[in-house]
Amino acid sequence: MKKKKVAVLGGGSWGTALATVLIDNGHEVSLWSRRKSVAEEINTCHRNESYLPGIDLPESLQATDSLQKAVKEKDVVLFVLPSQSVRDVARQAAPHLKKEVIVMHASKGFELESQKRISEVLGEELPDLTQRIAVLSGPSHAEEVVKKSPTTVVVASICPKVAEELQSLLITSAFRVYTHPDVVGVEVGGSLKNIIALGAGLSDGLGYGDNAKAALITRGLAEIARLGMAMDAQAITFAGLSGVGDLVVTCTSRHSRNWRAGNLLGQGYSLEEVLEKMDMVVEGVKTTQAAYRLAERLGVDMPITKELYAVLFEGKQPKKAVQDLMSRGKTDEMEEMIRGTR
Ligand SMILES: NC(=O)C1=CN([C@@H]2O[C@H](COP(=O)(O)OP(=O)(O)OC[C@H]3O[C@@H](n4cnc5c(N)ncnc54)[C@H](OP(=O)(O)O)[C@@H]3O)[C@@H](O)[C@H]2O)C=CC1
Ligand SMILES: O=C(CO)COP(=O)(O)O
Repeated sequence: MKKKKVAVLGGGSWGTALATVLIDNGHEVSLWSRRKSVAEEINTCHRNESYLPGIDLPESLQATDSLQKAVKEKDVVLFVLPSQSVRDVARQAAPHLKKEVIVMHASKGFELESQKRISEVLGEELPDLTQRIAVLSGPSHAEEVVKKSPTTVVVASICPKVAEELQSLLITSAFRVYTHPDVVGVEVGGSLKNIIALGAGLSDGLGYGDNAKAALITRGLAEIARLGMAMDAQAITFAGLSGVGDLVVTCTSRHSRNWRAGNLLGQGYSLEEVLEKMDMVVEGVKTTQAAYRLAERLGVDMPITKELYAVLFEGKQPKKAVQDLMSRGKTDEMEEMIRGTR
């Protein structure tokens, strides 16, 4: 593929890891970090010790703390930021973007206030580019991607050509990219799996076993799909990389910040103490709030999300939450399918 000029907005673990994938493909990359010290460390020491400690970065990776400079004349701009910051950064970047730029995001969450998906947020801030927006998601811990450990992801866009262009831009022999037509399903799966990963960490922290975790993963997937379908996602998407794939990796990997946060909660730390200890974003906390509100608005049953919400924000004891989940009314596992409802 013709080499492109790409901006990666977000100098955290995932932005830095995706920048290394682009460099491997020979693209010219400008990585934007709002912190000058991080940009300087990348340019001079070829390290990002705050987010990927001990990892040598390619010398050709250039970083800047100037958003305008980062996006200027770029063919592709990747937003790799915590969900709550995307709108603000998109608004600041908008006047400096090339007219025919392709925009992709890799955030896994919803905007809390509006409960909007991140591609919707980008569409509102960049209204001339709605046909040129995509999302990347799937089971992909940054710590493994920078080590070139085999990884598979999906890129979804309403415009197939945009997804194909991004696939070609990012695909390497260690980073396999599939295209996907279901933007809603990919965004919903990638966001809601973080709620279940918090639950899986909490279950492990309480000392429950593998049976409990398998139950959370499987019943978690059921409620993710229920909300997703109420938002017009395709059911089959949740059986793919951005659904069950990401759910499994996040619920079982010690790299996961959401699993680690849940684990600390299970050990008895308060939410405030946990967030104080985590030096990276834990998207699942705000996503639990957003999904709780969405489920109420759309009339969707999400028992695990509801109990986690009570633990995080209403002071409910985690063991009581598990007890209440286990003693719900009797039901059929395939109830929705049997009744033919969502
Ligand atoms: N890490 C991973 O393995 C993966 C992460 N993701 C998703 O990617 C997104 C980014 O996560 P990740 O890189 O891991 O997060 P990190 O916590 O590692 O880094 C967050 C980055 O965003 C910056 N940032 C935070 N708030 C703002 C803001 N208001 N304006 C500008 N920059 C800001 C931080 O800057 P500063 O240092 O100054 O605070 C930092 O550079 C999340 O939605 C996550 O779920 C998806 C797949 C894999
Ligand atoms: O989304 C991820 C892996 O696919 C990263 O998950 P965490 O944010 O929990 O680390």
